[in-house]
Amino acid sequence: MATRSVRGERERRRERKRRSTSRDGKRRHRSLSKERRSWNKSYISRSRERRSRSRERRSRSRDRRSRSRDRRSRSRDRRSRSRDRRKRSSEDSSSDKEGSPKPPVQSLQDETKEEAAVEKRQPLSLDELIAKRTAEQSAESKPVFLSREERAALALKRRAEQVEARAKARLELGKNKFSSAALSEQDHQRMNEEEREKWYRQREMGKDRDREMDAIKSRYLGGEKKRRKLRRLADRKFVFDWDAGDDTSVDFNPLYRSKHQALFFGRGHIAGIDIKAQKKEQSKFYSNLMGERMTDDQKKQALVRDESVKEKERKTKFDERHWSEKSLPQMAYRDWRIFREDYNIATKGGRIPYPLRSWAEAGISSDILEVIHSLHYKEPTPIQRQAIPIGLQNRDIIGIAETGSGKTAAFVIPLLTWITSLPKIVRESEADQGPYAIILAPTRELAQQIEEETLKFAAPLGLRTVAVVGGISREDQGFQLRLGCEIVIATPGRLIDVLENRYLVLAQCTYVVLDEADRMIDMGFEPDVQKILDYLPVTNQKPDTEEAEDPEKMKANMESSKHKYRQTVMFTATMPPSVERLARSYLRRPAIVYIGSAGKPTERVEQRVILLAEGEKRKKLLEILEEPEPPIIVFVNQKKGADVLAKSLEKIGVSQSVLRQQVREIYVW
Ligand SMILES: Nc1ncnc2c1ncn2[C@@H]1O[C@H](COP(=O)(O)OP(=O)(O)OP(=O)(O)O)[C@@H](O)[C@H]1O
Repeated sequence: MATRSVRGERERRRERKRRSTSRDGKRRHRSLSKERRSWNKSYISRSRERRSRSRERRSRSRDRRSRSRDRRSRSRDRRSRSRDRRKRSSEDSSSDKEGSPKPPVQSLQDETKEEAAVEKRQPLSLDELIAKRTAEQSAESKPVFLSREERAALALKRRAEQVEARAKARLELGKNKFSSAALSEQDHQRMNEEEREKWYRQREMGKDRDREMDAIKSRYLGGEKKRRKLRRLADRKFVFDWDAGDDTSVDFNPLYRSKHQALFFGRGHIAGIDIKAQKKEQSKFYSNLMGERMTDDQKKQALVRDESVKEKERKTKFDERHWSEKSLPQMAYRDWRIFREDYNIATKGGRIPYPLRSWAEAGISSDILEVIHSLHYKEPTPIQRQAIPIGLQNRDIIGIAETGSGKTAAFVIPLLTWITSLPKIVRESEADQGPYAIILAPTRELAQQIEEETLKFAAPLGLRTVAVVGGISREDQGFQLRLGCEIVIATPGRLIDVLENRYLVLAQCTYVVLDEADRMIDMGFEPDVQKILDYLPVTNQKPDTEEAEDPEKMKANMESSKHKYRQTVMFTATMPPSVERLARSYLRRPAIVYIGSAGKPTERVEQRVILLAEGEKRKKLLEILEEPEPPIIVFVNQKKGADVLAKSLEKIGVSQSVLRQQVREIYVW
């Protein structure tokens, strides 16, 4: 019964399989045409998979068979054991007669069951096996249809395998590359950007760590300091110099005793011997050689050539001789430049005439020249050299020069030249019209000094000067002015007073001098000066055009009549903006003459700079104070500082007085 049921079951399974195979076949057949193309592509891989699957199946059936074999052997064992048991029980029943022998019903039943199972698990017949094999082969040969899900799963599996393989390879590469010191070019190419960056970062970190370690070691363990290698002369392999006295040997060989002087042809020189001496030697050698080779004609030609060269040199030397060796017409532009440099004269503003080389070349009247000679003024001073020719052209001048440089003569000489050119009768008849010139000075002392200097020139020429300054009675001055004068020298305050009281008129004044203009403005005379200038007639003002710069036109105007253009001359030691402003408003196209340079300290003052610490200053000052003769002026930069210094000097017995101004403090001893 059991055998039948087993067979029935097997039949049913086979039937089911056949049916499912035929169904699959049909389905496969239907979809074959549709997916043939895609299958073709993956055909080889799938057939490979199929083959591997069949291989697996075969191995599984092999396993199954071996297991059934085992089972059979085990059942055989069991049967033999049950037989043994039965034998032993029969032996027991025969020996024990009291107990009735009971057949082992249970064991028998088991045996029959096992036999049925063995019968049931009998191997397939050869025909069946062949049929199964052919069915399997035919199934394998046909393309297998895979659903979309299956294909996706397969693709995913393949991708996962690929990724895993690549990761494994990268891991291997990473292990190798950090161990190798240098990477090959190929490796670099293979590494992607990220990896390379990571690698560099790690390498840098490694370097930093090494550096840090070195620093720590040197800090705490006293690392080795790299010493600069000094090159000592003693280290040299060969030292060539020795004392000649040390050499006691005698050269018997005449070759060494009378040594031959090596002579190199071309540019070769012997090291260690003065190159100039060598060159001299060489040129001598060559010239001798050439001289020996030259013919008589060549020698004559060479002589002529030498002579012409020497002549040229003589001519250039003559042309370039110093200006003092030249006459006026021989003076070239270059000479005038050198001349101005020699006297530290700088000029600005239009066509400025050449400076005076001597009084004789000044072009002034013989009367004035006589006066100059009588005063023993041998040479003009730099400001006179440049300002007099400009003044003689009737041009306005700004002169920047230090005190005591002879400014008075610089503006008086052109003025006297013009006044003396006017007829004496005219001068006397028009005396009530006022002076021809006014000279303004900031202080009474200065005005008197100028008067003194002017009188030196004016008195011999029969010209009258009057000083209008404070400290003298106004009436006396008025009386003198009424008598008539050509030149008035005044301080601004008193001149305004005299003008306002009608003691003086400026109807024919055409020459204005502002001496020490910077000081005048410093002392607050700017409004007074402007007021005085407003008293001057406007009719004789120069045009503010190019004409005022034109020397020819200005000179012609000066020589034409007594109603010449007004000429304004301003002298100053410095050129602050206030002076510039004044000059702009009252001067027309002035010629500017700098003697030295504006703002530069006077050459008669010696300046010394001593750099000291704050605490050493006082000690040094006391040392300095001992040297020069009093009075001494000490400038400090703060009022408070002046008081402190005054007290400390008083303590050590230095008599002093303190003068304080708004800006600076002055100590006078
Ligand atoms: N060419 C000269 N040769 C020799 N001495 C001269 C010459 N010119 C001027 N002096 C003399 O130099 C002195 C100073 O001259 P002057 O008073 O003209 O200078 P200054 O520049 O006007 O000085 P300050 O600014 O103090 O008025 C005078 O005694 C004068 O006689």
